[in-house]
Amino acid sequence: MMEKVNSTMGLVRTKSDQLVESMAAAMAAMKSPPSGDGSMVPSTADGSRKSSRRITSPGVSRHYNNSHIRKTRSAQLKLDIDDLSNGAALSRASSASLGLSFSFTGFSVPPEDIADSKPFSDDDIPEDLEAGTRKKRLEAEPTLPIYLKFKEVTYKVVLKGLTTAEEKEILHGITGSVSPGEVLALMGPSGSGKTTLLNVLGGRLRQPKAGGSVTYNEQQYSKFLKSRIGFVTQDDVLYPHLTVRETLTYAAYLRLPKTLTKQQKEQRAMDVICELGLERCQDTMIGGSFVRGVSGGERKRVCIGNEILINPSLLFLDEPTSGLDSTTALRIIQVLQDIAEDGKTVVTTIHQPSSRLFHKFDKLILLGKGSLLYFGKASQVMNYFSTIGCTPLISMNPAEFLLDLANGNINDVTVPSELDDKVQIGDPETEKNHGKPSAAVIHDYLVESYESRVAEKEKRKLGVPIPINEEMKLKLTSAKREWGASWWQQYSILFKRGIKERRHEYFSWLRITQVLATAVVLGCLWWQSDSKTEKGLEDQAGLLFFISVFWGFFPVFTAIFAFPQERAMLLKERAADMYRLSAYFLARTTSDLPLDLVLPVLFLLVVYFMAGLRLDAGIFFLTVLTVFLCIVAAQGLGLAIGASLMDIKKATTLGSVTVMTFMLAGGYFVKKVPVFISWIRYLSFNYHTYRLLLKVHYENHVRPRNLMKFDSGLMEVGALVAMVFGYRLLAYIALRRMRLK
Ligand SMILES: Nc1ncnc2c1ncn2[C@@H]1O[C@H](COP(=O)(O)OP(=O)(O)OP(=O)(O)O)[C@@H](O)[C@H]1O
Repeated sequence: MMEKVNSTMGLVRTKSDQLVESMAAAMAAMKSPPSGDGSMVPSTADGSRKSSRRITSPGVSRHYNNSHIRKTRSAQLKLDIDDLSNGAALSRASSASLGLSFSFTGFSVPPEDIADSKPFSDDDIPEDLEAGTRKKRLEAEPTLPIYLKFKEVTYKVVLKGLTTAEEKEILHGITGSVSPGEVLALMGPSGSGKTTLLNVLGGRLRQPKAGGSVTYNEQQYSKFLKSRIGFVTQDDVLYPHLTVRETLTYAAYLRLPKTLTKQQKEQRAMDVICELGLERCQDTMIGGSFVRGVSGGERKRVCIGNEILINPSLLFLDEPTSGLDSTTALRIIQVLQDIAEDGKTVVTTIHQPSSRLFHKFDKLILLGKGSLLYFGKASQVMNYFSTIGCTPLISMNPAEFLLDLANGNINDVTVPSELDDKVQIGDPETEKNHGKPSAAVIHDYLVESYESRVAEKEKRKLGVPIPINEEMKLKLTSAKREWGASWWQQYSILFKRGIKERRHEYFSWLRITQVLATAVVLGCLWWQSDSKTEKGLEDQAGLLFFISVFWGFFPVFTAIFAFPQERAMLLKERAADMYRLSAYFLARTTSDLPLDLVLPVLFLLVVYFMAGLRLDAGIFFLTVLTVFLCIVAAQGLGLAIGASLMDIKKATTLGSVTVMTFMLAGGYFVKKVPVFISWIRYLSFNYHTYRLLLKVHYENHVRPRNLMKFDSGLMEVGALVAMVFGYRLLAYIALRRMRLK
């Protein structure tokens, strides 16, 4: 029988290199996973255009009548803590928009370079702009302004060895602040802690690993903030088979407030598409490793669009420009600047910005090995470093200079004489640095300089009260979540989205051919089988057992992929409180059912008539029903295994062992099972399905001598129904636990 099973199923490799080359993987391949694989793809991007646009908060913050944060880069928007302490609102009109440049010590970029910089190609200039009649695309409404302050932020991880556990501090007391209307850039060498700091500030890493204090309008993080924070992760987590417009429209349905109509939400998605210059690719699929789709830059803009859709008060971005050409990167940063101009607080990590890009930031944090080397206005960073004796000797991009310093590379950089005094002849680090101070000495000097000259002043500034009223502050303490749609709406949106994303699988000829080919092979092998003799009946019983095995294997290995593949998406969307887990779970598990129930009907139609099983409509109907029950129960097992392990390789390995055990305990191969292990058959859906199929076909018929006795069949049905719900419940609990972890 096993040979038959193997030969029928064939060995097909799935796209994932994680798949085990086992029968399990072969079965899994029968429903190949979405070729975009859940979607994490590195990006390259285009940008946006500078305009006096504003970003809307449809409904969310209408009631905030904070006119002081409206309009373009107003004085109050651009207050920083320094300004507040003077009681003076410093007008912080965008230097780029006014055609001014920052003046860095000796190496400023000429104003015309900035003013003339063309962050997008001519092709992208909309006609209305060319005609000088450009209308505002994204209607702006004020959002709740959020002042972000963080003091002495630390973050620790425990590195576990085989026998040891060592604590490592990744952030060593970072202090700073950023106000509505500002863009704060986090810079530093790779591994300096930018992403970690961004996650702590965004409320994604909290106690007990994170220490210090992070406040939002002087309040601690609350669940309410989830709907006010946009977080663009480093990896682009998108569904590869949805188009740009579908992606943003589904996000709008789920994330925008219930008070908006469907049409308003769709309009909002379109506005974001226009705002980000994605009109031309709005009907193109996102794509992924296996499907050609939009460009990396467009994909990155879709990720940003997903977040600005909700008009967040606080927008965090992790390396939004990595891997992009400088023009495209500039376009993205331009979008961020526009967003900040509308009263949002923007924090972004950035790797190596060009000088044009660097000038777009209001504030800057420079990190080195998790320590703060600079926090303050980006325009004053070069002044600061010159006051501590570090200046570039040749003309260089400020970002390049800062990263060199943070890395301890002082080629083409002057350093103070006190550092030269620390050079130890014969020290290997010094030798490596061609007789110059070692990287560690430079790092210590920079940390100490910041500590002694600036840190205390910055900490004092954090004590200055923020200019918003108590009501606004209190709003943030609300623990109430604000769902964008009711439970049923969430369910139906996710159901439709699931069908759209996996539509290519539904009409996969490969899959249909696989099932039909198996059916034809079976039909030929059991061609018009004889049900009149005992030998013939025993042969037919073999066919029924195979059917119960086939429709057990197949669904387990299709369902195993469901949650591990969507893990990144689920975590991302749940972190943004887009929907309830129960709505997602039900939508995900039911949206596959239609096809899963069509294929077995096709299969049975072929096998039934070719193999000459009893021609009786009632028996045929009951056979189909039994197979359905087996499929849904087996799917439950696959979902539970996938959700508990969330790792395709581990899940397929466990799945193959379990399914093999269930098949062996299914009552066909071995009848006299030792008592201590005989209970296992009751866990086997193959066993219950096989018994039901035998009952359906032979109850009122001559029964093969060696076959098991029949009872009412209720126990089998009850066991399968219990599996249908029990395994799903396990899967649901596992998903909930994954979230808590
Ligand atoms: N959970 C963790 N366990 C162990 N080490 C960690 C963990 N999280 C971060 N680190 C370490 O902390 C340091 C900072 O990581 P982080 O990702 O914040 O750096 P980064 O500046 O964003 O780097 P990159 O620019 O390369 O993305 C790295 O050395 C990283 O290996």
